[in-house]
Amino acid sequence: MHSESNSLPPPSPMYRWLVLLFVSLAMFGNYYVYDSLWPVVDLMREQLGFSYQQIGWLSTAYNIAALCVLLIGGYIIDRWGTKKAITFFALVCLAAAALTAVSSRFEVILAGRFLLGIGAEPLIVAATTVLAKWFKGRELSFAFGINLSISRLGTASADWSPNFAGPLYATWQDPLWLATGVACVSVTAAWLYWVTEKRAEGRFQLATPSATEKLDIKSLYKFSASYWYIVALCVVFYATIFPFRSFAIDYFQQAHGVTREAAGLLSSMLPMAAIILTPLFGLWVDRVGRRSIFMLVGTVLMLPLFLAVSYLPPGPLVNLTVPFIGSEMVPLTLVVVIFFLGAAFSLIPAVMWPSVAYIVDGRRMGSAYAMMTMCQQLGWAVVPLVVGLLNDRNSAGPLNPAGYAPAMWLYTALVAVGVYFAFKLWQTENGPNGHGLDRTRMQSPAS
Ligand SMILES: C[C@H](NC(=O)[C@@H](N)CCCCN)C(=O)O
Repeated sequence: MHSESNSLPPPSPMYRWLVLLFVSLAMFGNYYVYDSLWPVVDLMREQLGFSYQQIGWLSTAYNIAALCVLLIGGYIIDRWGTKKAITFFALVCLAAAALTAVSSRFEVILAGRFLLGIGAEPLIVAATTVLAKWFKGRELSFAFGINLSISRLGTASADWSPNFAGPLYATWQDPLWLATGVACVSVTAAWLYWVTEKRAEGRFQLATPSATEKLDIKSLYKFSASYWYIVALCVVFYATIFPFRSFAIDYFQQAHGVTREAAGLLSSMLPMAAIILTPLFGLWVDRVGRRSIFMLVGTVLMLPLFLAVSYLPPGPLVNLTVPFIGSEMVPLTLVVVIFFLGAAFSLIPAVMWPSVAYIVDGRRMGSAYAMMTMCQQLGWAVVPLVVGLLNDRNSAGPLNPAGYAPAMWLYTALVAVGVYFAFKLWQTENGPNGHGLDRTRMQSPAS
């Protein structure tokens, strides 16, 4: 990063919001490509003969790649600067999307998902760095909230694609070519960000991010117990929610007999809730504190949901409408369960990620976030493989919906572990070694 002269004025609002828009659109494409695979799971099983374990590997390949690249991603971003890095990683995502769509061979699709992990996770880190550079000392939390909402719109759009791009769903391949098209939006947005920042250089004073996002192994032993409880909660939370999402559309179709369009609408309730609620929860928590209690409430809320979806009667069919996208009849129980899961999917990330900034010294924030993201990838890598194995071993399918129940028990067990870590965090924060995470009025995050 270059240091800027102090005599320059701060970036004008127009430049800042343009940068936020372009970086968020790059993230939109990134999240769309990642989530474009899940609506074609049933087609891959029918048309390509893939097992659930193979689907699990398509999820895990992304995490293995991310684990490898996160170690050097921060270095590349610092070395090249965010303009080049974001554009490069967006191009990698585009190549990954095309590779996933181009061949019906499992190994090629697997390579596509691996390449996506190489491009997507450092792109997310680079986007965070850009926001810190442009919004530090201003509306940084709000900018993060907007960025995450637009990213989740990418996830929701992938879930909606069976509705708005229904004819493409005759084959497994065409929806993935559509995702390749959306990846072009990412590349274009990255390039527009490059042009915008280039024009701003020399005119405005931009914050120089500290040596963020680099993993400094030596400093890790100094992190407090509260930090590790948050990391543990992060691991089990994402090891539950992301694998559940990966299999959800197929699960709703096979176990609950709904159409792919209805399953997509149901699944999209998770990111839709997050788009609206994440920034609102962020504002609320900033006002009232009680961060560890919110995390505990979020995990307790999740605890009964996976068993409810397996064992409660489906209830009457109700109309689920997403304006401009579609309208489908779906069982009431699924709507209620996914609504509460969406609330937890909004609440926990809105509180968990910013909490780290309150308990870790500013100089070690990059290492703290890098460590948390790497641990997140580990848990998230393992669970889809186990879920795939459980589904295959239990012959899960439309003729045997009970075969999906062991996976639901696994999610429930993971959430129970999450409740334990959230409780330990609450206990620690309310004891002599607390950092004031639950206090109403707090100092600003360590900087
Ligand atoms: C903020 C958080 N982001 C992540 O966890 C990323 N490391 C991976 C996101 C991948 C989704 N396509 C989140 O999304 O909650």
